[in-house]
Amino acid sequence: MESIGVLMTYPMNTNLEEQLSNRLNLFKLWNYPSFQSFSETHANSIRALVCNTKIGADANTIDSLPNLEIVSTYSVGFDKIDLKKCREKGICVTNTPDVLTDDVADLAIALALAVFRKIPMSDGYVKSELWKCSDYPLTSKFSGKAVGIVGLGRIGSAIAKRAAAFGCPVSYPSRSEKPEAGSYKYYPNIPDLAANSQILVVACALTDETRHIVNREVIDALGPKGVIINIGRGPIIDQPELVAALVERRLGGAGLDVLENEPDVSEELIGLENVVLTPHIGSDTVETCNDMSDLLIANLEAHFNGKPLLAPVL
Ligand SMILES: O=CC(=O)O
Repeated sequence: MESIGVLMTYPMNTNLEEQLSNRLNLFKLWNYPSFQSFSETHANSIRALVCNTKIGADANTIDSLPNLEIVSTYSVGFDKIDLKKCREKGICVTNTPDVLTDDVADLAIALALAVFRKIPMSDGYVKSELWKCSDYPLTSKFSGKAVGIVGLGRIGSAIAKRAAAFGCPVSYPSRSEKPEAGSYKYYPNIPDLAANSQILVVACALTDETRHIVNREVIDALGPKGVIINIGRGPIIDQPELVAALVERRLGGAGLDVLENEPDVSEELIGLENVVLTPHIGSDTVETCNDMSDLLIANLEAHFNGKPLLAPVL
């Protein structure tokens, strides 16, 4: 396999880089001034593309690599890959599901706790020695709050399990009741779900159908005491509407691991004390990143050895 050219689009994990360069002929896109200058000299050598949530595989990239056979994303989400183009050209696509589910679900609960119990603000309170002047104001209880989950897939279900352990009744939106959802309650649409939830967790994939599904109607249905948690993708929420609702106190708070146009953050979000932000770190633990690297490598090895893919998207 040493002669097979693989292009990595972004410096996502040094362990993965090492594993790739031990097995394949690794090219790192960030060592070239532009994709165009890379492809002018090396396009024909590339048979595999390793990408992530920051730099994926758009139609131009795919078209510029005439011998491309497989695109492997170091993520569960594949919204940065032009699947239609891959399908047209018979290019395989793999992702890294399951191994990251626990971490992302943990972070969703951590964000909810951080917002309700004001953990980042109270940390700042102690560290800036304000505790000596007065006690910290009361916060809000998380246990027992009604949690609505948009996207009851692998990650959504892991969040539901954790929320249930905190005594939170769990609901989800769906056209019909899902037998596998057990005691969780279903609502026929997201505004109804939001109207009956105190916390709305966004855990679905970003697609043309889910872009901006959390809109003003949904935010207003959740209301001034409601909190939105987003560990899915930024553009699932209409961010200007979210920011306006938070500023005008039509929404109680938000815990956001992902943003529309990340890593840009609007000044207004930064200034809000009822908002907790993390930099898209849902799966970023050493343990999980090693597992994601191993799964990605196993997918490439399977492909180049003519075996079935472990995590096929296409
Ligand atoms: O956002 C992270 C992922 O899709 O794995």
